[in-house]
Amino acid sequence: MEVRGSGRGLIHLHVGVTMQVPANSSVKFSEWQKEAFTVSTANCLPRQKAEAYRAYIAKIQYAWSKSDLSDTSAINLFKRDAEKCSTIIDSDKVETSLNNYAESILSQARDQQSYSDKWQSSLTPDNIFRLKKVQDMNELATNFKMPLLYSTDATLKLGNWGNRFCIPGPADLQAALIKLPEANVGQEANVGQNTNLSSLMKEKDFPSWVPANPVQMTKNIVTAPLLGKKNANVSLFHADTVNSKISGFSNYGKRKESYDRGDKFVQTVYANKRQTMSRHKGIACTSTDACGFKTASEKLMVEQKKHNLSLSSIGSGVKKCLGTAYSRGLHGKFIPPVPKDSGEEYQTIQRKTYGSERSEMNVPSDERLKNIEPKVIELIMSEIMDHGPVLSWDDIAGLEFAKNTIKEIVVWPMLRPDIFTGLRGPPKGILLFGPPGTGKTLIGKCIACQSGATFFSISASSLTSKWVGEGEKMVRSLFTVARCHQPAVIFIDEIDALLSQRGEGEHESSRRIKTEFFVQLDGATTSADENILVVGATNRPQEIDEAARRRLAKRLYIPLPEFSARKQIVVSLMSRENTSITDQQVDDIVLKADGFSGADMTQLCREAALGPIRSIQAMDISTITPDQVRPIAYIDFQNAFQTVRPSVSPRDLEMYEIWNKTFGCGK
Ligand SMILES: Nc1ncnc2c1ncn2[C@@H]1O[C@H](COP(=O)(O)OP(=O)(O)OP(=O)(O)O)[C@@H](O)[C@H]1O
Repeated sequence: MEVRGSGRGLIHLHVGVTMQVPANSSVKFSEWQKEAFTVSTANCLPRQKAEAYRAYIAKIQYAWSKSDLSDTSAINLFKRDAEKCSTIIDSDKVETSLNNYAESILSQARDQQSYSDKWQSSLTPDNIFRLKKVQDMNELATNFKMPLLYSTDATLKLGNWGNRFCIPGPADLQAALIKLPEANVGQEANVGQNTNLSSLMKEKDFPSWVPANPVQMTKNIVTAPLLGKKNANVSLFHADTVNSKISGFSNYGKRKESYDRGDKFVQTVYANKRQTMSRHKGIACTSTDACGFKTASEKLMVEQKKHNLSLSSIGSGVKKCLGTAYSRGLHGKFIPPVPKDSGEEYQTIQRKTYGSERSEMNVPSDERLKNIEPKVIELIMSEIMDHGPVLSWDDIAGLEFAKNTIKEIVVWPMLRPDIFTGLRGPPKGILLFGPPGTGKTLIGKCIACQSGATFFSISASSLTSKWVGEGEKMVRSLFTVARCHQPAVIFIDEIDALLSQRGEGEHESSRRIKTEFFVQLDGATTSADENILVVGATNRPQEIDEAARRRLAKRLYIPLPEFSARKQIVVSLMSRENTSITDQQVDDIVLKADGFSGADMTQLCREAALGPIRSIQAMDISTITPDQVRPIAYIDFQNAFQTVRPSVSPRDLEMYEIWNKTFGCGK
């Protein structure tokens, strides 16, 4: 399949989408990997560069959707160009970037060329709904009984969505891209470049774009701009209108039912695609509002947790509400994340969160979920299921042995279960052990990303303390939800809290949770159909009992980073900063940081990055411009070494080495 640029800098894909790329471009999708995309900086304005990257990203996504690109290649290409694009869009350097490229969703309504301040439309949120066509449409929607979506009425969107960059594709349809007959608001009513909706409606596309619960779409206005069209018309719909159109679509129920009960293989494949799609978005979209659909109840839960529990955070490197919020270290005393006596408070929050909202919850459609309380499912989906950004193996410095072993025994089998059968079948459980802050969580996430699996991340200590009396149920529910989202990776941090050696003092509830965990894990092990991997992580491997050791068959030591890995962390972090540090100085820093963990290295760089700020007089802080802040220098690292010290003691290291020799699977 070939895409050619026309002289005017527009290219036309066969789906009828028009997008801008540099003139005279000619790209064979099958040669993606070989192609290096460069945008000339000499005569190129920031907006032109941004447009070029946007177009390029659109092509990547398109190629991926047509399977011309592998997931990994698409992710890498996408990541590279999305980062470049967002640098241009977000940075406030006037000469090289756009600063606030699309300040709000209204900028789309005002102007296709949202980077321009000059053109101002008279459309506003107030007057748009007074337009007759919009009113007619709303009325139509209110009385809506019949399908109003026709095959030529959908437009794939390229470009900005909200104030963040989004890739186009079937998934975007759920948010904004419904175009109804005669519904154009604007002077140019003729839209000749519409995507054929019927092709999107094929069963295989259905799951990726139909929102789980369309009537809960919360955007007030949706827009369907056609990029690349000269006097492009802009269609504005009230979200409710669009929702009712979608939910009223005659085949909706049938299709949904078919999806819900349909062929397992199809479900799995498209669950993966959808996962990957959302991860693609995750790279470029920091605003979940703009990029990912969330039900009202999901939003509510997230808000509640933000305000009440103050433990939740989503994103790379930061653990989630139910994940570990701190590290205990080898000999540290166990501290529950939420004191037991605050259980009542938690129950209250739960009641507040779920009580009156229950009717709005998504009703579980999978038979297997029927016996699980909706609130537990919602909680698992929003708090334990991880929607963080894509990670590649290169994001994890060093640890070559662990990474290669994991690729071989876990990732490949998950990608090709047809080849890795019988003795080659993947283990159902692996254990990552080693000092804190060495990348165990990163590896867990990366396994999920690279194998196209759904990632569930939970801290074992939250099962035993936070879910007082409910841990057992949570374990069961977690595995059940994971079964509905296969392939799945369940990452259990601090797994020692769950699988510690049975002793006299063992609490009855802990015993029950552990038993349930074994039952579930054994179930996953004996069922050949199940593609679920449990990844346990611990800083205290010596506390894990033999029954657990047997089940977590592959036990991999994740040691402190060596020189090259520490250097990679510093170089990677400094590459995003303004710095004057030379290669030789980097080597000196890395040498001096012998014994630092990956997390310590990150902390060292953060501390050094504060050096230039500290050298500014306090009174100047309010007036100084960012470009007046001096680059991070070697002296800043020297100062940082005075406050940042290794977090792992030699005694602890010795213990890990011994345990690795005794029980580990390393060489
Ligand atoms: N190998 C690594 N490469 C890159 N960054 C790393 C590496 N190891 C640690 N880091 C940095 O340290 C942070 C913490 O890493 P991570 O949470 O994966 O450690 P962990 O081993 O799971 O720690 P803990 O045992 O305390 O849960 C990461 O977000 C990252 O910034």
